[in-house]
Amino acid sequence: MACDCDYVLKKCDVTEEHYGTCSSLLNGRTSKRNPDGSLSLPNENLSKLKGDVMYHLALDNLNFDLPALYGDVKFVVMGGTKYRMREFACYVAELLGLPKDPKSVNHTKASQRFAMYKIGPVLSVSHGIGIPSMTTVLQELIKVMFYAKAKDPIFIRLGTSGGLGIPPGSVVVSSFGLSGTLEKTYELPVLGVIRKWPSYLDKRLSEELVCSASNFDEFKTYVAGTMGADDFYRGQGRLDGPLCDYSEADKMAYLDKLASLGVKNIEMEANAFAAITGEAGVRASIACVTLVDRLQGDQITTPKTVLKEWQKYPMQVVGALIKNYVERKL
Ligand SMILES: O=P(O)(O)O[C@@H]1C[C@H](O)[C@@H](CO)O1
Ligand SMILES: O=c1cc[nH]c(=O)[nH]1
Repeated sequence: MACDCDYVLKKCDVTEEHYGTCSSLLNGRTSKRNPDGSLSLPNENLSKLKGDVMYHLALDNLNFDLPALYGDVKFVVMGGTKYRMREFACYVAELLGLPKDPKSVNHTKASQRFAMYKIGPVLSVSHGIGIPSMTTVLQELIKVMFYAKAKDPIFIRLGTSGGLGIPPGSVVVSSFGLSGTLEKTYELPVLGVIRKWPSYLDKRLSEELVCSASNFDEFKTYVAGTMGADDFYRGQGRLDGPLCDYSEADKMAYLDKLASLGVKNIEMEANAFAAITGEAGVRASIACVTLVDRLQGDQITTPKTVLKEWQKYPMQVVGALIKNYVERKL
């Protein structure tokens, strides 16, 4: 029977049952959730631990009642800075009619690494710059959701990026993450061997985010690939780092190649975020604003006040999605 997902998606009304059985919507991601929607992680070592410490969040599953603290979480939203994630927490509180001025969750202060705010069913968490920092907190958050038995948790990265051939101040919802070697994978040396995992994002969720974005006309939204670079300067083909050993023509050829592969923005986390959430069976998406058109230049010269306004665009898109889920009790 022909799949009607595209039609259903256009109506923004896909049911959980349909999602769970439709391979075109799963987009190659493995689904490892229990029938009640809680996560079922494939690492058997976890069940042998007497207690599990999520060190960077200053949490563990012996001294904290994780189901009571986090069992109601539906959205884990992550982004580079603690200021952005506090602003997002305040924004969501207002959207959902919850008490304003959310305070950072106390125990994360003990970790002194990442800021975490809880606003009803939403966790807003900072992850720092780059893949190693982001994957550290992402993996600990996945374990927190697992121990908390949170139902069908959705992870979203709310970021900034450099655009490719689109106006600065646009929002890109990522369909896949591309590595620095132009593969749709996340690469990591494990036990001395380079391993690779596919880096696709949840198709249904990206369509839902695009639906949310249609409520706003101050900015354009694109669905496209996102390159997750391991460096801000040479790793993104910039000419303005302290070190550079290629020409402007080399840079432009590289950026053109990226664009020809369907990439519209470059940041420093996408492929790892996609791969880890995919392997853990967690629905996930990435919405980033672009701060510069890299085909026009490398430096981010737009005034800070304007950049701050632009950073609100992906917050509005993700906020509208969350409000829709909360109102529909999904
Ligand atoms: O979420 P953020 O704004 O931190 O994402 C991008 C990618 C890097 O983490 C950082 C580089 O400026 O911005
Ligand atoms: O060009 C940019 C802008 C923001 N973040 C990046 O990683 N690259």
